[in-house]
Formats: sequence, C-alpha cells, structure tokens
Amino acid sequence: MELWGRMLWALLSGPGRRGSTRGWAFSSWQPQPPLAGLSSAIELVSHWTGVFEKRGIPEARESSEYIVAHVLGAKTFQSLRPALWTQPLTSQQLQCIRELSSRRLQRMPVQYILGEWDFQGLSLRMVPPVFIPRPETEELVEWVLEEVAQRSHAVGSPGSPLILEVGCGSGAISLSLLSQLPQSRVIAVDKREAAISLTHENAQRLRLQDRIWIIHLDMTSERSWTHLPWGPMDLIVSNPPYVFHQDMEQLAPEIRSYEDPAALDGGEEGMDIITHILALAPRLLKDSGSIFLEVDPRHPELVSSWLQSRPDLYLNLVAVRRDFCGRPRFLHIRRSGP
Ligand SMILES: C[S@@+](CC[C@H](N)C(=O)[O-])C[C@H]1O[C@@H](n2cnc3c(N)ncnc32)[C@H](O)[C@@H]1O
Repeated sequence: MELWGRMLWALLSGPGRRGSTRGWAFSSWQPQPPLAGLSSAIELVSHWTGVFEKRGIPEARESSEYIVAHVLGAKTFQSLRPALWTQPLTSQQLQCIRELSSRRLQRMPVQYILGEWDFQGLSLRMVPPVFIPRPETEELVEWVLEEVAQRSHAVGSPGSPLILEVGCGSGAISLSLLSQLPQSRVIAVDKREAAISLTHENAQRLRLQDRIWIIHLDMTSERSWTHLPWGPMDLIVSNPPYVFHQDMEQLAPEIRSYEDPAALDGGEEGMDIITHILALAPRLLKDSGSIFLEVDPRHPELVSSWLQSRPDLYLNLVAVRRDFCGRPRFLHIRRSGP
C-alpha cells in the first residue's frame, strides 16, 4: 500500500509531465481480446502487468496484483493462500478482473477501483472524487499521537483531547485519531458534500460515530464558525489543499482526472487555506493549543515568515518534521498568548 502512495507523491512533484493527458487517458482504451488459456491468478497478474506496461500505466505489477487479489477476496496478492495462485478462476472472476483492469487503463487510481484502502490500520471506503489519503499523512497522525502522549496530563481527561480537523476528506485523519485516542472527540469539517458523506459512512463502518461531529462547512466563510458544538480545541489538524496553483497542471493523470481539484489547489503559493487556518486558530484553540499541518516542502519557510508578519496571532512554529523521503513536510505550531 505504501508503494502506491509514494508513487502518487512522486508523480505530484515529478518533472516532465506537463500538458493535458486527460484526452488520451480515456481514448487509448480498446476492448481487450479474450484471455484464451489464461486462468490462474499468477497468469492473470502477469498478463495484466504486461498490458499495463505496454500502455505506460505506472506501477503495472502492483496494480494488477491488487486487482486480482481483490477479486479473490484478499487485500494483497502476497496474503492470498498459495493454493489460490494457481487454481483456475471462474468466468465471473475473469470478467470482473477484466472490468477493473479496464478502469486502470483509464488511469483510475487503484484505491478508487477497489473502493477501499487502509490508513493507519483502518479500512476506509474510497469514492471519487474524494481525496485518497496518502502514506505521508500517516506520519502526521503519528506526530499528533506523540504530542498527545507527551501532554497526557493536560489532555487525558474524558472527552479530551478535543480535536478539529479542517478538510476531513474520507475521514482518514479524524477516524484514525479517534480510534487510537479512546477519550478524544473530533469535529471534522469539509466544504465538499461528497467528503462529508464519505466521512459519515466511514465513521459508521468503524463504529466511531459517537465521538465525531461532521460538519459541512467552508472554512473560509466567516459565519461558519459561530455554531461549533464543542470548544475550545486542544488541537487543530489539517492536510489542507497546498499544491502551488502553477503545479496543478503537472499532476499525474490519476490525480487530475479523478481527484477533486479543490482538495489539492492551495492557490498561488499553496497558502490560501493554510493562512485561513492560522488566522482563525487563536479564536478556536485553548491557550497552549497546537496546530499540526501537512504542507509542501517550500512551506516551512513561507509559513514562518507569514507568522512573523502576524504577531497579533501569538502563534509560533515550534517544530518541522521531514517525511519518509527526507522532505520538510509537517509543521507544529503552538499558540502562546492571549
Ligand atoms: C488534501 S485533502 C485532505 C483530506 C483528508 N484529510 C486526507 O488527508 O486524506 C483536503 C480537503 O480539504 C477540503 N477543503 C478544501 N478547501 C476547503 C475549505 N475552504 N473549507 C473546508 N474544507 C476544505 C477538501 O474538500 C479536501 O477534502
């Protein structure tokens, strides 16, 4: 699973992918010839890997393995019982693999094809165009958990920590925090109806619905914040849209054709939603409350100088963390004043 997420990020920042591929992504698909003689899982993986490679589909082997494993009822090919690798598949299973593979040929991300994906050990439903959670974001969640563990004297009481997530998407961050912090409560907001309903669905699936308020709200609208059910917050967490607008056209076809641009486009310097969160934070946070953000590697410096220009907010950038590729991608900002 991790590999796929890494690939997505690599495409997001990778060179040489300018120009629209939307047209060819859809028009290049031709009906496949019958798979005469192919019947076992191993043969199908190798057949579809070859087809994907020929059509330039990234992560060809991983894609075909996930699809075949999914149709056989497993999460990964490696977790399939070895007996199933060579056993003949039914014609219904063959047809299903063909249909799912044709979606991959149209550059649909595997997470949407399968309709579910794991995040922090939770199985979440995935529905386009709601943003697919990336493995980097698991590192953000782990950092928040470390902070809560360190401040357990302050936030360990029933109902705490109280956490606000801005831009909940599928609910990945909120639900994994709730599942690992049994006393916590979360307010999760998103401006997209599709994200709100997917977070509701995932909360129900995981039986975490009792400690989460899911609110359909555009955080840039002033009036939205007057009726929050709980507050003030111990923590604000967000993986906001932070892609620099001019980088949007370089995104991989998987991202551009299927994920909501509003989940990605952070404006000219990727700071539009970040600065809204920071400007709002003093009104929502407890005295020494914290903000944890996932950002672009250029943002630690930009955020630091933006905060220096806003001493009235009493917010300090207290730490920057690197992701598994060594890029500075996570910020911890603390409120330290009135
Ligand atoms: C990068 S996605 C993160 C989704 C999820 N937290 C995750 O990490 O998988 C950003 C999310 O912010 C939401 N969003 C964008 N602008 C917003 C706004 N003004 N108010 C509330 N949510 C917003 C998008 O709809 C999207 O779901």
